[in-house]
Amino acid sequence: MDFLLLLVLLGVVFLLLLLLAKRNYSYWERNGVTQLNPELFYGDLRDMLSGHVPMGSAFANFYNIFKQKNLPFGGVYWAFTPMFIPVDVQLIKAMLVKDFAYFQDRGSYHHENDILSQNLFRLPGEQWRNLRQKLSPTFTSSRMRMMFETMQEKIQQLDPILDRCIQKGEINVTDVSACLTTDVIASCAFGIECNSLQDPDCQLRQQAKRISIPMPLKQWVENTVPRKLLGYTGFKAFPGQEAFFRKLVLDTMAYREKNVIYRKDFMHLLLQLRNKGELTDDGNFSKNQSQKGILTDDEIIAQCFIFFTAGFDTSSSTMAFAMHELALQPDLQDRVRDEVLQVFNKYDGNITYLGTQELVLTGRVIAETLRKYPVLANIPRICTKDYKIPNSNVVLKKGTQIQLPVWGLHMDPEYFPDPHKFDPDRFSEEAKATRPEFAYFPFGEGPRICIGARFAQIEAKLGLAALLRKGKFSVLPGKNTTLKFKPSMVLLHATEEIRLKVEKR
Ligand code: HEM
Repeated sequence: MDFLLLLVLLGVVFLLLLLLAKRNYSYWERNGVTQLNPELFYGDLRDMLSGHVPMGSAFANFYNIFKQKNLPFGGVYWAFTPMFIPVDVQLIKAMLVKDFAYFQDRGSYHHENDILSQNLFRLPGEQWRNLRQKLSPTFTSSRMRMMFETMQEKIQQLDPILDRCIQKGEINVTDVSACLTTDVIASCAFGIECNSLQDPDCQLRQQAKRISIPMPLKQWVENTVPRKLLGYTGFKAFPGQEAFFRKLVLDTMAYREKNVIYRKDFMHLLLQLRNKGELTDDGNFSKNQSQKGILTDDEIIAQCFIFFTAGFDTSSSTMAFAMHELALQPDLQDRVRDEVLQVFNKYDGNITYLGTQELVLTGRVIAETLRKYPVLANIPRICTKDYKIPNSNVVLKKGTQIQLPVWGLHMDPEYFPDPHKFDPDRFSEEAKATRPEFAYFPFGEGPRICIGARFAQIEAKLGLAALLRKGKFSVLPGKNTTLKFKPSMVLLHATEEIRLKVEKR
């Protein structure tokens, strides 16, 4: 009898849960937003959550479905969580710029007990605004110019590596780019000589490999479980990283202070902000009675960490994807190389900061690479107060999660005809003028745009120039020429390392 009662009770609970789930899966319909056909547990993301497609492809696919139905937006479910997908470029512009106040946060996990989570990418609202105000001056073009030398020193170390690859006849561009960008960002953010180009086993490179950019499932947990509750459980956004980066940053700062070392990098600027509260374009970072610092040690640790994390993987994939495309188009490769040589010759065999601005075609190759392969293929946002969508009766409730489908837009034939074709001329001034704004935003847009975009573009130009100047790259016989991407990853990662044939020019 007791057993029977238990069975009935379990049945009732199961039925109630099923009814709740069914009601949950009608959230968008009830709010006047077109939705797809969600399945229990998976919502609309079975393929992504079961590890079959990359997150970017899943959201590009949603974009295509809503676009084909001529809808300005649509709603999907990430497991049980409703997620809003804007399609119309005017709406995207409103969300990123005009009505930014409603969408300024990404909804990422951050907690006061988790130092590394207190970084610029993750912080919300006022905390983000204050920090961005303090950090933005460290990324201006004059500061990039100051850091250029430091960046260039690292890029020059590519030369002997490339020579060795030429001797072998083969280059693993995935690996070489990853080592290069690790060395550049380690040098510019932490001021340390990492040399993973020479020694791929160096400590920072190994540590970098262990940094887990949140998988979709982890991202969902972070965005869904109440922040305070997660923080209470001791959850860490970047498990196993804090002790290493804390020591690295504190030791570097102490060493510089003790030995009064001036190095042209972010660390120097952050030290100035910590000690003097202002940037002064000189070697001075010592404390003064009348001055007050505006960054704490913990803030510096978290920002150095995010510059490193956001900086090496994104830039290295972009360089590797660009080299893959250039290997497939020898004529284009020759045109880019001609431009590179012209600039090298003009500046006595050395690309200067001004010289990078003359690498126009190289810049377009990078722009086209980021169109075809935007490493952050969709950008998350969260609605921070109820928002009535212009020209509709739909109100997005506070707390609604949003994914801006960057890859979907970048591959939309309306904006980029023949979207699978790699064509840098899409970024000539005339071609750009024919497209609506916000059909292309690999670095995001508006006040929350990538703070490192300028840095990344200069680095990629210098990296490509160093490779193309000496080497001629082509596809290895028998290699697949279409890139495939790892499923279950937030960032675009090719499933196979990109290896190319390389000969001396
Ligand atoms: C090709 C390279 C890169 C790509 C494609 C890229 C892309 C992005 C994107 C799409 C965002 C989100 C923007 C938004 O929400 O509107 C972002 C944010 C950010 N990126 Fe990058 N990024 C790159 C390189 C870098 C580098 C080199 C650094 C640091 C030196 C960096 C640091 C950051 C930071 C700190 C944020 C958060 C900004 C904020 O919330 O205020 N990124 N990036």
